[in-house]
Amino acid sequence: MQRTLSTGVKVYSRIYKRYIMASTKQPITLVTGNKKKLEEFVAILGKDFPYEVISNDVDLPEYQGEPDEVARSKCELARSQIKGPVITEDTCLCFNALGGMPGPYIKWFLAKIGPEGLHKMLKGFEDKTAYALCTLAYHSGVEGSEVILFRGQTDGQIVSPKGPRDFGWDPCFQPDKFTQTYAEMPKDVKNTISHRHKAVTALREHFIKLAKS
Ligand SMILES: O=P(O)(O)OP(=O)(O)OP(=O)(O)OC[C@H]1O[C@@H](n2cnc3c(O)ncnc32)[C@H](O)[C@@H]1O
Ligand SMILES: [Mg+2]
Repeated sequence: MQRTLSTGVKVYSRIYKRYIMASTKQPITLVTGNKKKLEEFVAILGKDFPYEVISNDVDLPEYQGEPDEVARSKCELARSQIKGPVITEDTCLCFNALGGMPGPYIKWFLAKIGPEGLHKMLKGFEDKTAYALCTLAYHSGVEGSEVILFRGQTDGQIVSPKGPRDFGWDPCFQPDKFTQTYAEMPKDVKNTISHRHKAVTALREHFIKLAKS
């Protein structure tokens, strides 16, 4: 009897806690100006995420610095604009032969020289390896709380561009163990091996644990 009661109370309190959280918690705003990132984020996150996520396409400045610093600054700024819980995303493409460059500056390199130019940049180097790094940054919106980072990295190499041109440097990045570039592979394959998949999975696990605690 005692046992049934305590289990019942525990279950009840868990349901009650979830109800309280569900009824008072604010949605988390994913702030990005990039529709393709948003599409992938939503597809990877899935429908069973325990918190409501909405998106806002505020165009945030492109910061300079190491990937973690860039991710933190971007998230702090998003929080100050949204005034609530936010997630931001920063993506780097890092060439090993160049000590990790272009890294967080990939957006400008891509805009100026395109995927062909990125491939040509490594012409004089034997080492064509590179990694794609996604850093998701979360801030609860509460003054004084810290930004939490979730990272995902996929290793690969820079190849002559192949495949559709609808998302950034996808045509010139070929992940290890694949003969297709990100651009050539079906979306659902990219979304199970990508840098973004790994970062979103880390974020998902954090929030699922939080909702259960
Ligand atoms: O508003 P935000 O989220 O900052 O969106 P953004 O497009 O400015 O994105 P970043 O600052 O992170 O810059 C990353 C660059 O890499 C590109 N990119 C991001 N994720 C990619 C992916 O999975 N595949 C190919 N290109 C990607 C993106 O289009 C940018 O040119
Ligand atoms: Mg940006």
